[in-house]
Amino acid sequence: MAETNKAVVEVFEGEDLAVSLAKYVADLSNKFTSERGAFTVCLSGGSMIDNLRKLPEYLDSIEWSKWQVFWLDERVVPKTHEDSNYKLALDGFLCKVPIPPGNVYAINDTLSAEEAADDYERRIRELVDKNLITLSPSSGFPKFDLMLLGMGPDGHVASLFPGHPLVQENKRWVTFIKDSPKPPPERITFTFPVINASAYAALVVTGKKEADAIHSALGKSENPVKLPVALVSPEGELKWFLDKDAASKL
Ligand SMILES: O=C1O[C@H](COP(=O)(O)O)[C@@H](O)[C@H](O)[C@H]1O
Repeated sequence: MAETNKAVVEVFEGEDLAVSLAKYVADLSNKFTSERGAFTVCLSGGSMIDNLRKLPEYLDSIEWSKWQVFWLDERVVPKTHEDSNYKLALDGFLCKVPIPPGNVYAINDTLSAEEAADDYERRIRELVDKNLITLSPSSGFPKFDLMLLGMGPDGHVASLFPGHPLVQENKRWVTFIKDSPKPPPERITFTFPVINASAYAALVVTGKKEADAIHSALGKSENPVKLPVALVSPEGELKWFLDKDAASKL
């Protein structure tokens, strides 16, 4: 296990990554549900959901009714569409655990990308007013308990892509993209100030195709390029869960 500034980097073999990630999430769930009676968790799409496969083994020890589930990013497609991050999470994780449906905040899939981003931000503001989500005292952005982030081979996180102006967005909580380099083109996404206001963030990265971006973010590069993944810097703790392939160039 290695430590950077505020970050812990751990490299796993085989099933150990999924086992360790499940324990990490379960421990944080117990901490937040006992401390404040709620646990606000933000999911990514992609390989993250498969990496959560061991979490349902905590069926009886997690207070699932206290979970409040959000998405770091979502594709602007119907909830039943193969590209929907909601559908991926529902089929791969949410259908296996008893989180009340009213605590699962999917985007409104009847709206345009602009409208869906506005609507998601408005709903989060309502939950701030109800004290279900707190605000970061230092930045004023919503402070979720846990962000579960994946990373694409190009170093994108959520729907914040390298070189795209959205990476710099510093006013909105939720914004939209209509020219995503990875299909589908229309998405909504949390902005970096929201990601970085979080109390805990896990960056879960697996696979050989991700090794260059991981090297760029965590290795000793002579010409460091700041990929979006390298901008993840939560107020709280950041933990990297890497498999051997993703870490192979470190
Ligand atoms: O498009 C997306 O990609 C990233 C990374 O996905 P992965 O399959 O390479 O793990 C994901 O984190 C994001 O939520 C998703 O919309």
